[in-house]
Amino acid sequence: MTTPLAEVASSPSTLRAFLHGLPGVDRVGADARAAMLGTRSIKTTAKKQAIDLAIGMVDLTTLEGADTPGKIRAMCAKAVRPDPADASVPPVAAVCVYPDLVATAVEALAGSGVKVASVATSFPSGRSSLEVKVAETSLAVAAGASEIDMVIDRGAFLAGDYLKVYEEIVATKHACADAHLKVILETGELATYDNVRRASWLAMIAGADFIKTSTGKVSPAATLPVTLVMLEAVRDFMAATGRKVGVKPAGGIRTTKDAIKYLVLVNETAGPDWLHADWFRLGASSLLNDLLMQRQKMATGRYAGPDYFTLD
Ligand SMILES: O=C[C@H](O)COP(=O)(O)O
Repeated sequence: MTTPLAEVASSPSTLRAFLHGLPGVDRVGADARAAMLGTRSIKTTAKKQAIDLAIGMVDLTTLEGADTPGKIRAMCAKAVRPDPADASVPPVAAVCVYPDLVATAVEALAGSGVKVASVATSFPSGRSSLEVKVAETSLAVAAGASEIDMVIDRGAFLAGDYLKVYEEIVATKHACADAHLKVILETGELATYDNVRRASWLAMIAGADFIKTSTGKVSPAATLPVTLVMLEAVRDFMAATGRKVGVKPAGGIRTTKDAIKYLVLVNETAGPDWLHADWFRLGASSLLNDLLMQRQKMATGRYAGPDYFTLD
């Protein structure tokens, strides 16, 4: 790196030169490595541990126009005690809701240790002024959110206006105060793995605590190869700066099999230091029930069936 990281965002041209100076991603290689890691089998004892680890990494999410306070309260109860009949099931990491439902979630989760994350910055499109985005973030934090999931301005990114994206992340991070900031890249709109690598570095340089793949509203959402590229980015950023950033694939992750593939990918790419809810999350609306069903199958030898668990 020729320009010190602290200075790369001092002008549009230095930022552009830095991001375009990152090594290109070998697309075929990334796809092949993700596919190879996705076929790794793990032992039965490790699978039980992996299921509990995955449960503890879930950001249990509902981001629907039809969400109600009652639905949020039910989801929070499930977040704290995923299986009411089995106290050995760990709680999830966080719930993720729209900003107007943060206060409801905070009240429902009081004293539980489960965090409240809120999307902000005009999720999912990101199409509003910076003033609106900052105000929305501040209000969500004031209502008690301890994590903010912001979206980047993909239009600005794809137009090459990297400094605008950088400045929005810096301003949102400032509005977060003590809340952690997850920066959603919406990789399904970024077109290339090179762009995913650039957007990952841009977000981390601007102060992201986590980089997140997707809103769940755009297809493709989370994929193994895109997550691989992001895990390489946090690993390399750590080596370059000493600062550790987390990764959150989100959107379309529905099965235990998929969740375990992600855990293998984390272990083999960023390393076991990232295998903790402080550094890796799975954003999902309907993964938890499958994890619970597989967990029960391992304990009893049979499936309880989807009706046994409350709906995600
Ligand atoms: O951040 C999480 C996503 O919005 C959830 O997406 P999903 O409904 O496909 O699991």
